[in-house]
Amino acid sequence: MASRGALVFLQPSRLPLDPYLPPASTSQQQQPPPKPHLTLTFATSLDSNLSLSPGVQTVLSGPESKAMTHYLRSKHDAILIGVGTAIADNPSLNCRIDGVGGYGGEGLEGQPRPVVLDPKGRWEFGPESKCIALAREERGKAPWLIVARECEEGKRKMLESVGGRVLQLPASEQESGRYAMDWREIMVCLAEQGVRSVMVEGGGSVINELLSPKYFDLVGSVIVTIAPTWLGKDGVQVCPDAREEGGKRIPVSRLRDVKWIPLGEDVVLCGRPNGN
Ligand SMILES: NC(=O)C1=CN([C@@H]2O[C@H](COP(=O)(O)OP(=O)(O)OC[C@H]3O[C@@H](n4cnc5c(N)ncnc54)[C@H](OP(=O)(O)O)[C@@H]3O)[C@@H](O)[C@H]2O)C=CC1
Ligand SMILES: Nc1nc(O)c(N)c(N[C@@H]2O[C@H](COP(=O)(O)O)[C@@H](O)[C@H]2O)n1
Repeated sequence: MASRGALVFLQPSRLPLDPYLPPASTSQQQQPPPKPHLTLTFATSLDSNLSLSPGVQTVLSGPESKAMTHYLRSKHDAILIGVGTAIADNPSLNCRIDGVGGYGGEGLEGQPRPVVLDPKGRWEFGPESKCIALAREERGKAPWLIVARECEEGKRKMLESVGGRVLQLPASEQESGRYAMDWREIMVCLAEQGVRSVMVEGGGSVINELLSPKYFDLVGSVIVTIAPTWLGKDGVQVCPDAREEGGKRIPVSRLRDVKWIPLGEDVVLCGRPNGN
């Protein structure tokens, strides 16, 4: 019997996903690879929306694909989200598959490390934030915060008190006032912390950046849950900036080795960027 609150994702459903997961060797090697295996994974509507509007959490995955997402979480060292998602969703960012640590398993075995990309320190977390509370209860790992500026002392202490960490990275200040980090530097930083695989869940800005030609080569695999619903205009859209070559529009990016897996009422699209 599954432990309390745990999700079940059985072996026959796991098998078709396995070729898109980080290589098993990445969790056994002595030396971490120079950059982690990056799996880009999210749930979208038929009109390519992640949520009804910015700042709003929207349930798209059905129970079967939700269990799949948690299986994927169990296979990665870290889960990364942008601060927009942390603020909108107050996410748990742990793995609730039956048998992992905190859900019938030992210690924190199988729990990924939550990582929040928050250059300006906008995320106002506290002891009641789900992922902080879960870390305290030993049902998830404590989050790491990637910042561009010095982190407030109170926030740093709160994170460190549950086993979290603040990582400061260089960023270029844009005219918009945004502090932009280079995704290659983010990946190198995670590798230096011993992270061998990272599952990037969103939100819109993060996904659209990684789908752009500048960064698509960093992506090892893409696993998208497509739910049979339309959310309508003004949602948070997966739609990277358009691309031109010789004055003509061309596709931005494309997957190969594609597999479509029906799961409950959803379908899961797996693929790899060209060349990866
Ligand atoms: N359906 C799904 O699977 C998912 C849905 N969502 C939804 O997505 C929405 C949130 O998406 P969105 O608003 O786009 O926010 P994001 O979660 O994508 O966070 C965006 C912010 O992250 C920071 N950031 C992103 N890229 C960089 C970079 N290269 N360097 C430095 N900082 C960076 C910036 O912070 P700053 O502004 O401080 O500079 C940016 O504004 C929510 O509604 C959430 O519910 C989220 C995840 C999955
Ligand atoms: N796979 C998936 N399906 C959906 O319908 C979603 N809304 C999301 N969102 C992502 O999952 C995070 C919430 O996770 P917890 O259950 O709180 O652990 C959220 O922050 C998004 O990253 N994903």
